[in-house]
Amino acid sequence: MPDNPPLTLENIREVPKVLLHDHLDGGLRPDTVVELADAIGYRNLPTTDVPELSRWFREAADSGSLESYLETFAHTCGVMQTEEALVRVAAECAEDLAADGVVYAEVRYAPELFVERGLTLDAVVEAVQAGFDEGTRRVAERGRNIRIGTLLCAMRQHARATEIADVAVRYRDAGVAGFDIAGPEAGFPPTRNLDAFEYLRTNNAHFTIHAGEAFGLPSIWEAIQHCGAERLGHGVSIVDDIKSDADGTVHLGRLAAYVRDRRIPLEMCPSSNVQTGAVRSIAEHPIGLLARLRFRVTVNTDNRLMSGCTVSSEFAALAREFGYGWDDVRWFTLNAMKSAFLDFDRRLDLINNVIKPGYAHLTN
Ligand SMILES: O=c1[nH]cnc2c1ncn2[C@H]1C[C@H](O)[C@@H](CO)O1
Ligand SMILES: [Zn+2]
Repeated sequence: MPDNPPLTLENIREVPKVLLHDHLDGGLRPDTVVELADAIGYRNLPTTDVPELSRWFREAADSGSLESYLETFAHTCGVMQTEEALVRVAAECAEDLAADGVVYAEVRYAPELFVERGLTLDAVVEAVQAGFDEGTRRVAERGRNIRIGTLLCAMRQHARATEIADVAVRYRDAGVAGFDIAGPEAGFPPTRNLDAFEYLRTNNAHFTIHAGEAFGLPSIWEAIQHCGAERLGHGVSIVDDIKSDADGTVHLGRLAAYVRDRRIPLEMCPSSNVQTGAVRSIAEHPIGLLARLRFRVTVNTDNRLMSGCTVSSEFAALAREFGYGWDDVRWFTLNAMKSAFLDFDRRLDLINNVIKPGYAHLTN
């Protein structure tokens, strides 16, 4: 790349990036969905035409509500019920992220969603790990490097959080980096799972919580102060605790100040938020204000299939709307690397030996 090239999608793909919030069951290749449905005998796909299916996922997810957005996952989870399917999906995920220039990713999934045909939770975790190992190996053969950790999600609407937390701790040395709570937010406050969070904290395990996406400040407050979340999935509604005067002076409420002062990472997913109706447009996304105020903001995909996005395309969209340059992309990337559920020495190694050199020739 020449010095100071424009922030086009192609150029952004070339620089090292870090992804903290990406759902395995929201990132399948559309052709893989069709092939797995055929292999497994899953008959409920809305169409088996690949381009049409690809469009269907994006349009159905473009629903304006988190609840209807989440309905699209019935089809991806429906085809992920065997070890072979899980291995394939995870391996392809590693390849797709590496092809987008991601050097470190935490990919999350809910093991309890893949047990319809008799797999145990442990078998699910082992199959996904085998897939990531295979994908990482294939990527290395092509001369690239990616490191992937997994986050195990418990679904808010089910009552299996303690079981999943136990699996996350047992597999912490075998690829599982942490834990998360996902699913519909309204009516399912994170405090329903206090015993799971206490178990994780007692075991010095890491966890993030989806909060402040479809529900307001109380869910963020509970996630941090009652549950002890280290990071926030989305966290967009933290802006409800920030007031701006007509002259541009900004006032942070106590919770917003706490989140900023403690450097609590926000895993922001702009396109997903537009689809679920959490924000009206990328241009109006609070990420602009929060980044300006130097919150610990990170840029993520959430669900690449449902949003038709990649980390690079999210950065390209943000650069278009907010005028970001390379320094900003580097800042978001360093924020993400600092916030990873990965040992400090490995984070430092990636920062000093991969990320900083990857941006060294680019200034703004
Ligand atoms: O943005 C989201 N909010 C809450 N839950 C979500 C989001 N994206 C995906 N999920 C759910 C659907 C998946 O089946 C589950 C585990 O990956 O997490
Ligand atoms: Zn999510």
